[in-house]
Amino acid sequence: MPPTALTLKRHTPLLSWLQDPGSLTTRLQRHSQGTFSVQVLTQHWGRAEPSEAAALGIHPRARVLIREVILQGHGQPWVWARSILPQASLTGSLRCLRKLDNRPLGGWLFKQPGLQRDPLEVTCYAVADDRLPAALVNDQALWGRRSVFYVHGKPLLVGEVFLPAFLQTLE
Ligand SMILES: C=C(O[C@@H]1C=C(C(=O)O)C=C[C@H]1O)C(=O)O
Repeated sequence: MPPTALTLKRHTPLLSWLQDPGSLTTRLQRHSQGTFSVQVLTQHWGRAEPSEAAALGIHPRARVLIREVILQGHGQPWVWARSILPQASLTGSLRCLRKLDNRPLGGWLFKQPGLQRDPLEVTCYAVADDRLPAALVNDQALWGRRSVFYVHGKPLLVGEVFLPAFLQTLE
C-alpha cells in the first residue's frame, strides 16, 4: 500500500498511543518493563523547519535547540523523537533543558506545575521524510504525532514517530 494511501484501521492499538495526552516516557517505561532508555542522536543549535516554526509561533530564523533521540525498550528502537526548543524558551527554570543528555525530556516536562499542551497532531510519515534515519524505517510508512508544550508560557515542540520494532510489540 503506498504510504500516502495508508489509513489507520479503526481500533488499532496504535491509536491509543497516538492520542495519549500523558507522558509517553512514563507509558513506555511501563510497556518496556523498566528497560526504557534514551539514545541521543543529536542535540545542536540551528533553525526550525518552517512548519515547526509556525507551530511554535516563532520567526523561521529564530535560534532553536534541535534534539533528536531514539526512545528504546528492551534495547530496541521504539520511537524516534524530534524536539524543537526555542533559545528564547530556554531561560529561567527551562535552562536545564540545554543539558538533558540522555535523561527523557518528558521526565522533566510532566513535573512542571501548570504545564500546558496544545492538541496532538497525528500524521503519517512517508518513507520520503529524510529526517527519519532510513535504517529505522524499514521502507514503510509510519505514524507519529507532535504537539507544542508550554512551561510558564514558553513553547516547546515535541514530535514522535512510532517505529517498526515498537509496532511489533502491539501485535
Ligand atoms: C514529551 C515527552 O518526552 C519524551 C522524551 C523525549 C526526549 O527525551 O527527547 C522526546 C519525546 C518524548 O517522547 C514525553 O515523555 O511525553
